[in-house]
Amino acid sequence: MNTEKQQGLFDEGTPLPGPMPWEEAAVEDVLIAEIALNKPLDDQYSYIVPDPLRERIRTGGRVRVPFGRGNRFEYGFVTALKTAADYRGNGTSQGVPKRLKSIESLVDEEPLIESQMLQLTKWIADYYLCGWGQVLHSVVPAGVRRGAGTRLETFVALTPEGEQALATHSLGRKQRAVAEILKSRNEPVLATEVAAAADCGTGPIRELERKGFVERLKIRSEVELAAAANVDKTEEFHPTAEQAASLEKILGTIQSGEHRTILLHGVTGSGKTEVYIRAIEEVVSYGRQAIVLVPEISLTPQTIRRFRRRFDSVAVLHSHLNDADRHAHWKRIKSGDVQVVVGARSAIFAPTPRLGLVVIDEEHETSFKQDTTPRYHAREVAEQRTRFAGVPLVLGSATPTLESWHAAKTGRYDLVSMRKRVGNLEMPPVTVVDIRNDPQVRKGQAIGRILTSSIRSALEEGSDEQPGDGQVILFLNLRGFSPAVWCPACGSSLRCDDCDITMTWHRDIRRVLCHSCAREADVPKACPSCGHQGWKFVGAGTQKLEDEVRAKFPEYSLARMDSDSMKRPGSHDEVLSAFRDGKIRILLGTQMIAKGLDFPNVTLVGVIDADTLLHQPDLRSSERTFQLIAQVAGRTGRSHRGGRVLVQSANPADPAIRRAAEHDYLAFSASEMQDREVMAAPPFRHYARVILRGEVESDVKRAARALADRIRQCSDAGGTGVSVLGPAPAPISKLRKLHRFHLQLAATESESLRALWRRVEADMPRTPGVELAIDVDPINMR
Ligand SMILES: Nc1ncnc2c1ncn2[C@@H]1O[C@H](COP(=O)(O)OP(=O)(O)OP(=O)(O)O)[C@@H](O)[C@H]1O
Ligand SMILES: [Zn+2]
Repeated sequence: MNTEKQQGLFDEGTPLPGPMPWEEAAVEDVLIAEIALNKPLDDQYSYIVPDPLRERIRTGGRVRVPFGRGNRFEYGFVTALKTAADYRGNGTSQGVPKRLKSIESLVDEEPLIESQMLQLTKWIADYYLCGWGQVLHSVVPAGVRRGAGTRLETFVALTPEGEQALATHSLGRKQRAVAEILKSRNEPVLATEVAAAADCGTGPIRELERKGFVERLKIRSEVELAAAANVDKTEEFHPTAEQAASLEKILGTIQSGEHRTILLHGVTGSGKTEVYIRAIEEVVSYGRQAIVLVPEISLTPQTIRRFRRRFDSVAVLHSHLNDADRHAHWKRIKSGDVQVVVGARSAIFAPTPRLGLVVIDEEHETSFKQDTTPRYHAREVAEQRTRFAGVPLVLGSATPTLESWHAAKTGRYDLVSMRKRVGNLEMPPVTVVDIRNDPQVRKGQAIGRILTSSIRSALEEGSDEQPGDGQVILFLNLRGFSPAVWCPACGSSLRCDDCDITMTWHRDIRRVLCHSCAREADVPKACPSCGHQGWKFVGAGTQKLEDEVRAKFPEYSLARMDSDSMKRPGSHDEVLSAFRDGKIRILLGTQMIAKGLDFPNVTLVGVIDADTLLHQPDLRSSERTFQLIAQVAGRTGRSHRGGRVLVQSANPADPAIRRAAEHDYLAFSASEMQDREVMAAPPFRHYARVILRGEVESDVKRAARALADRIRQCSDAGGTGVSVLGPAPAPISKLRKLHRFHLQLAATESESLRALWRRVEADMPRTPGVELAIDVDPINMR
């Protein structure tokens, strides 16, 4: 961390002499800007606003400032504008700004960040213990920061001296023509436009500029945005009784004009989306905007079409947008021209001018937490944003996180439930199949005997009208061909040179791949540990599963969906629409196919291995197992054709698996909640995880110990009630060549963690070559 500081506003410690009377006026007149730089520091830096910028500078806009001893130029956001008077009377000093540097130039004519967003980003910086500037930097998309898709153009304007000169000086004919045009327009005009209007070259303009009669401005010009596609606006349902009840609750909150968070717990297929849409229709009718957050992978044409059908103006923010499109969307949203913003995590920062509602669909998804600084959770940010705006937040899920469930149980959230599927459809029966003694599995196959015959019958038996058009979804949470390359002589597996991770065999590229750092390598002829020749490829990933399914069901069309097969933008949509049209009969894949899909002909879902998440060293492994099985199971039985689910497991008695099979979220959450309480785990305790990493293992270890000592010291001294766990090597002890140690802070009150950390930070022990990251409310323990 950088501790370099610009000369502060006040020389702490040394009392300053009061200003001389003749200095007073000048000091009163000084305008000072507080600037947040893109650095992991909480500090604001004060700069003098030079006179020419006084009228144009705005909070929320960016400026270029000299920083540090070398006066390197840095970009920063203006977070506040103050006069010297604002610094007086705070009791700390005389408040005379002194030896401040000046802002070099303005970057934005219009502020990028509105005042409520400024407040929100400050909250994020405080809550997640990172720099305000870092947050500001990350909430504005790169395309917006760079002005992608717009051009920087030269405008000219008449200065006050120029105006005077026009009245009193004798100017050359062409110079006078230019000045007259600028005076009559009374705003900056494109230099080329003035030249054309005055019928001259740029010479006279430059001459006026040299005399100080004209100033030159660089301003970005806009690019036309393509009109939104026209969609047939139909699809109206008569809401079910449960939908109507949920809606009534949400509408009541909207009309109350107050912030509340509403947890909409609705089983898969209960029609949550329809509830969101109607609630949004209400706020749109008041001329307000809504933001809908969905997991990236749900940004399918299917979801988007549903919103486009019901609203005139929908902006979709997905990760494949280029910078120019992103910028265009940003501006359109900012202008108030967009009714609904649908997007992944970062769409929570969409600059809607009159926010009326935020919806987070599938609120349990881990992708709502960012795993780089600022490590925010979109749900918490959304809660603050809607609180500041005084509007409701709706969280929807069939399998809410224990955090949200706890909040609903204790009254912090309101709870509405939808227990039945739309159209009186039954939840599909789920059978857990014990594969420990399955003859096919024992031979190394991924699909056991019972699942094989179930797949066959699902594909063969159809309805009376159309025999044999059933479809099958097979879910396996591991990509690649074999998750381990194992030496039968010494028992070691091939590991990544840079990470503490076994390499996965990818047969398509005929190499092993590290799923953490994406490093590729050839498989050595002989085992590096013992020299034995003859590797065993152990376990099955989706590629191997694909082979097996093709071999067993050669007559049926199949598609594999995982991040390897879906690299090309659009390929995901293509496969889903082929599946919808019945051109694909078997769809197999990873999490990508686990959520949101709504296909009536899917009569069988097979979970190849329910245990992949179960034995992770993570306190949420049961919760994740439950969620995943319940979500995948939800992909079938979505029409009168019905459907069933087979879950293969070597732990068929595991409570998470059993409860998911019974579709019993209430029982699962009740028992899991008890376990969490006993373990002093979230949601009963708040955690912050500190990760240290560096190239030299002993340095990292030493730094972790020193930091832990310092934390314990501060904690004991402050009587904070924070417990400190560790340090210990992180579960992944090496990642991308860096050794990792972590320690965890736990407390009943989240605020105690922050108070403690701020004390620690004030005098942080530093070890060269060791980086540190802090993750508040971590959900990833690797
Ligand atoms: N009131 C209704 N009448 C008839 N059909 C409806 C009604 N509401 C929703 N549907 C349809 O029911 C299906 C399921 O709805 P939806 O996808 O919103 O469920 P969901 O609760 O979001 O499920 P999941 O959690 O599985 O994503 C959709 O095809 C939707 O068009
Ligand atoms: Zn690696």
